[in-house]
Amino acid sequence: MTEARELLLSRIRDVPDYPQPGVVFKDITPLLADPAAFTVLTDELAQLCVRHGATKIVGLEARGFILAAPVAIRAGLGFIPVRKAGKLPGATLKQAYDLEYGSAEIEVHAEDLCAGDRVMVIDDVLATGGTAEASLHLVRRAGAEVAGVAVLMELGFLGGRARLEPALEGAPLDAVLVV
Ligand SMILES: O=P(O)(O)OC[C@H]1O[C@H](OP(=O)(O)OP(=O)(O)O)[C@H](O)[C@@H]1O
Ligand SMILES: Nc1ncnc2[nH]cnc12
Repeated sequence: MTEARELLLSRIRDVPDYPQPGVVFKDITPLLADPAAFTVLTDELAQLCVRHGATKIVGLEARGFILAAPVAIRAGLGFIPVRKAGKLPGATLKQAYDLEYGSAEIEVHAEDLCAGDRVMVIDDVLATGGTAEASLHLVRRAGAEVAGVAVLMELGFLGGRARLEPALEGAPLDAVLVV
C-alpha cells in the first residue's frame, strides 16, 4: 500500500454497531480534520475526474458534498448537488433507493445537467451501491453521460461493485481504498 493510502486509512475510524447493531460505521471525520490527508484525497479524486474526461462533478448528500466540492474546485469543474428528497427548491428529478441501513430518495435539479455533460459522481462510501446506482439513474434521466463514479472507500464485503456494474454501463468505478 502506498504511503498516501496508508495515511488515508489511518484517518478513518471504525465505529461498531452504528447506526444499528451489526453495522461497522466508517467515520471520515478524522480525515476531514487532517488537512494533509484531506488534500491527498482531494488531489487523487480530482486526478480521476480529469483522467475520465468529466465536465461536471456530482456530489451525494451529505458526506459526498464535503469531498466533491473541493474536488470540483481543484479540477476546475462545476459542482452539482444530489440531495435527499425535499431539500432542493427548483424542479427536480427524483429516484428512490435502498441503502445498508434503510431506504431513501434523492433528487437533482433537472436544469443542472443536460445532454453533452460528462458527470463524475463522488461520494465517501460505496456500501451496497444503492445510493450510487440511484445517482447514475438521475444523471442519465437528466440527459447527461456518466464519466465515472469515484469514492474514498469501497466496503468490498457488501458487494456494491457488483450491484452497480449494470448501471455503470462500462463507465469506471474507482475506489481510493477498498476495505
Ligand atoms: O452504497 P450504499 O449502501 O447506498 O451506502 C452508501 C451511502 O451511505 C452513506 O450516506 P447516508 O445516506 O448514510 O447519508 P449521509 O452522507 O447524509 O450520512 C454514504 O455517504 C453513501 O452515500
Ligand atoms: N458502514 C458504513 N459506514 C459509513 N457510511 C456508510 N454508508 C453505508 N454504509 C456505511
